[in-house]
Amino acid sequence: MAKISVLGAGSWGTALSVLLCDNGHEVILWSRRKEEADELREKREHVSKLPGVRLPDGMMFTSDLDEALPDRDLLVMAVPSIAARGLARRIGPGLPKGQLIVNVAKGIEEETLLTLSEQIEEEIPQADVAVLSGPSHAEEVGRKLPTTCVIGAHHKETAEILQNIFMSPVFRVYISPDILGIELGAALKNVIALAAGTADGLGYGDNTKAALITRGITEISRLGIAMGAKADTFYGLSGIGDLIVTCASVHSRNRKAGYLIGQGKTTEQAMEEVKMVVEGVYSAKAAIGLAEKYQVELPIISQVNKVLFQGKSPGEAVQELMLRDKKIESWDSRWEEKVN
Ligand SMILES: NC(=O)C1=CN([C@@H]2O[C@H](COP(=O)(O)OP(=O)(O)OC[C@H]3O[C@@H](n4cnc5c(N)ncnc54)[C@H](OP(=O)(O)O)[C@@H]3O)[C@@H](O)[C@H]2O)C=CC1
Ligand SMILES: O=C(CO)COP(=O)(O)O
Repeated sequence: MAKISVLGAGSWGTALSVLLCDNGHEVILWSRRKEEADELREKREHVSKLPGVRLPDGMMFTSDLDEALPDRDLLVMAVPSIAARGLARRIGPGLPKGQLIVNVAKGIEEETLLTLSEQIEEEIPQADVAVLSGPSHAEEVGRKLPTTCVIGAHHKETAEILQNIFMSPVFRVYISPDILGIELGAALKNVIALAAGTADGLGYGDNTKAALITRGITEISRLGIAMGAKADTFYGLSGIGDLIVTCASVHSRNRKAGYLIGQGKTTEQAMEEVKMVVEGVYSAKAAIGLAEKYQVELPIISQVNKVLFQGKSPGEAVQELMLRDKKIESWDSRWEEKVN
């Protein structure tokens, strides 16, 4: 049994806490709001974020970091990406050397273009930071539906420790050393999911969705490979796997926000209506920064940015994508041309 604190009581932090409790670990779920911690303890349900999922009797709740942090084998960071650095800065000074931290949020910092684990490592250099990602909607993990994820870590031993902690008959966990590839896939699939939702909102069909998924993973992997990630990772759970689920699922916040934008709502109105964090909106800007830095073309992500932040109409964005220069689908040595 491990002593674990999950930091962030949103839908994902709550669902993972249930999983970890069911796996026999001692779990404290930290919320930044006392009212929320009290309500979770009393009702044994997160009514607004994960309705219908009973929180196990043994699960503990606090809003006090002094209770959540000391003497934990593992800290799970489950706050939205824009809050990750701030929380890491706040908790870092008190943590011991080698503190195991697994980040489960998905995003890239707009100003620095750093992934979340890189930000956490900057703020808590003494920690051993890993990531968990994959096609895993909280609503389904909460209902104990079969789910698969991948854990990325610097050291194989760390990855194996985490694999043992998270793995269950309903939650299968693979391991990988490609932290960068995992985190890029996680953050960028949300931007493509915004596009997929927008296509749904515009009334387009399955062909359009398949096109966005397929050309989307091409964009993501092109950037990732230029940054030094491993190509195979983008065709794994944290890449194409998570892209498929986020573009298709009724649970996806990013797809939902895109849908509302396709129906004519502004970015702000869509985010407001979804109520939970829409990470793709933040990662979209960061992706453009990365594309410029690594000189990589990201046509879909570029159009998503124009729709999100420059008031471009989604229909016009689709037209521009359809009428781009003619291309070869993928590089082939028999036709030695550069492909974008
Ligand atoms: N939901 C899912 O299915 C999955 C989500 N993820 C990722 O997990 C991350 C969290 O998402 P999710 O749980 O869905 O988000 P939610 O919108 O459900 O909840 C976010 C939670 O974070 C809290 N929070 C916001 N800012 C801060 C802060 N500065 N300090 C501490 N806590 C803060 C919020 O508190 P408050 O209520 O007070 O605002 C809220 O409890 C995201 O990066 C998401 O992409 C990954 C896989 C699956
Ligand atoms: O990352 C997720 C599922 O793997 C959750 O995606 P959304 O934030 O779009 O709901």
